[in-house]
Amino acid sequence: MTEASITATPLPDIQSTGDGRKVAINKVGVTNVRYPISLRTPGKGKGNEFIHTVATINMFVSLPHDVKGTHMSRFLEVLNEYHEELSSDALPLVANRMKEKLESQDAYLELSFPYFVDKKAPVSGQSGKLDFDVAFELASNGTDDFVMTLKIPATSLCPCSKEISDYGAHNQRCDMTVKVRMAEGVHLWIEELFGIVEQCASTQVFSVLKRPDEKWVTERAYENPKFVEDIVRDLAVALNNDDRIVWYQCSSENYESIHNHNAYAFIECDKREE
Ligand SMILES: Nc1nc2c(ncn2[C@@H]2O[C@H](COP(=O)(O)OP(=O)(O)OP(=O)(O)O)[C@@H](O)[C@H]2O)c(=O)[nH]1
Repeated sequence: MTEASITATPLPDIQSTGDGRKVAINKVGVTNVRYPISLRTPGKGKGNEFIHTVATINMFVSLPHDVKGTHMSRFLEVLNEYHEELSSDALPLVANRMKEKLESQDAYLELSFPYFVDKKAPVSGQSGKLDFDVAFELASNGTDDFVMTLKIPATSLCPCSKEISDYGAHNQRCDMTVKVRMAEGVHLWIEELFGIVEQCASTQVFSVLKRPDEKWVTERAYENPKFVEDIVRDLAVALNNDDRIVWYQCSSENYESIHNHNAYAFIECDKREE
């Protein structure tokens, strides 16, 4: 078959045919798309520097009852248009484009990706990049509802163990997870939320630690013991004190070093209901 004859042959478009079951679909689309993305960072305060990472992405639209199928290829076309600027405040643009291109009332975007912040070791000042997981979720179905999730590693040290032991105290690496909704029109940098969250454990984790740094983090954790309950309460207080955040869920999972199970605590708060 020549190229000319391929172009000339009209292919059937099954997706655009009708459906008689009278059942609308809430979400249809693509899941588990791995794609390179770029996100704006505060950089040196100007907000015009970018970080590049790889996201796992889900994209959905709603489908009316009388349409047989959505046009799957168009999700990837939209992603390809926008992946070079997928900061949180660009997501409504992407959702609008999905609605337009896929002729839908509603669009949903879910992105999860590793993110990196520059951290200097506490004493030596050695630089390194700390990685943690971030997720963005946007539901654009009448209004735009955006939720940002950060899962941040840190160190916790058990106050009970410190109190009862003649020397030492058992400690853990913990994962603090915060999900936040922001007040309308507010942009919260990932770096800003990271800065709030990492203060709430016994001490932070770093990528490069020389011996003077190791001494500092060991002693800092010992001076600042926290149960998993202390961590989530301190997270809640910090998130309560930030007026940019109107709703949050926060949790901590502490990977016990003296048990083969974990300790966990969770708090949810909707300030809009207060
Ligand atoms: N709707 C739908 N499409 C599917 C599914 N599984 C695979 N596809 C494929 O998605 C591909 C792209 O479909 P479309 O986006 O409609 O492709 P197209 O008609 O060439 O593109 P447009 O002209 O933009 O509509 C096709 O190869 C479909 O077969 C499914 O479960 N549902």
